[in-house]
Amino acid sequence: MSDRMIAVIGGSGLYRIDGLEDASWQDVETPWGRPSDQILTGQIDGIEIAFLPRHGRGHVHAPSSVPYRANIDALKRLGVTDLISVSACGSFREEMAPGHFVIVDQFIDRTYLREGSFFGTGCVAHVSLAHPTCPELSATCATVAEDAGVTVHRDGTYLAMEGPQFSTLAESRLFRESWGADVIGMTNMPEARLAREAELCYASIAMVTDFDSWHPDHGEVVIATIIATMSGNAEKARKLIARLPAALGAAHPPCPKGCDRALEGAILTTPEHRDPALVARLDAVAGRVLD
Ligand SMILES: CSC[C@H]1O[C@H](OP(=O)(O)O)[C@H](O)[C@@H]1O
Ligand SMILES: Nc1ncnc2[nH]cnc12
Repeated sequence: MSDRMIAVIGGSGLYRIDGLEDASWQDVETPWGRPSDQILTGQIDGIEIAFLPRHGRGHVHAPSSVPYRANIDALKRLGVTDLISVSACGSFREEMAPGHFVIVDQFIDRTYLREGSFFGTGCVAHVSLAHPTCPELSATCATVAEDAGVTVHRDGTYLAMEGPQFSTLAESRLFRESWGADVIGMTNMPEARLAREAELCYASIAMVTDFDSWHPDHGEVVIATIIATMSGNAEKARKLIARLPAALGAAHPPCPKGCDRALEGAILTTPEHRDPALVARLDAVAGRVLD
């Protein structure tokens, strides 16, 4: 049992959250570089909260250049136990309409320009990713969102594309009809992989802004449509975030699905063959199992 600390990574349209006591923006340095921005810390209902805008305030970082490893390391370094990713997404399903929230439980990763692991030569690890999100944390997010009046769809499959351009019509049809994706975005991978390596409980709330380009009645996706929906979605996300700490509680019991123990037995490199420089960089992410 440990004290819970909740982090929210805010995506497009969500660059701040309200209602934190003792709120302050903090610089956090990491061995993987600087995170996307300073991190806002404080408390809600007596529970520690950290908030990091994924693209930085002012939307500085493109999806391909978000410093994903620094972001996850910085949050782990602060003591975060539970990470909620909030993102804008396109929808492949008629019933998942703009303004609705989709609680993601699976990913299809089509990204190719990003560092996808903290581990590598000199310290090799293989964690399980069959169930990349934490079912407990995801279920609480879904319930709290519904209580806040949001239409919620559970168990969505999120296709992570490299971007920054939106999909072609052929891609949109392929992802929807053949691959069974429910929503599409550009940022949840490698974020979810890295959260698992850092032994964080991870939930993804994808807020629908558009129907991508497959929908015959909506035509191609354009940024103006997305922006028009984003601020309403961000307001709903802020309501959800304000209610989440009380719903989760102050104590973080061991995760029933083992998210907080993902690295146990995962490191294959024998101690005498480990690269000391890499091991040093892994202090926050994997110090628990490397000490
Ligand atoms: C604003 S449209 C495309 C942009 O929005 C999403 O960002 P995020 O996932 O951080 O909410 C999408 O992934 C793209 O980066
Ligand atoms: N249609 C879409 N494709 C990729 N990322 C998105 N973010 C919001 N809408 C999107």
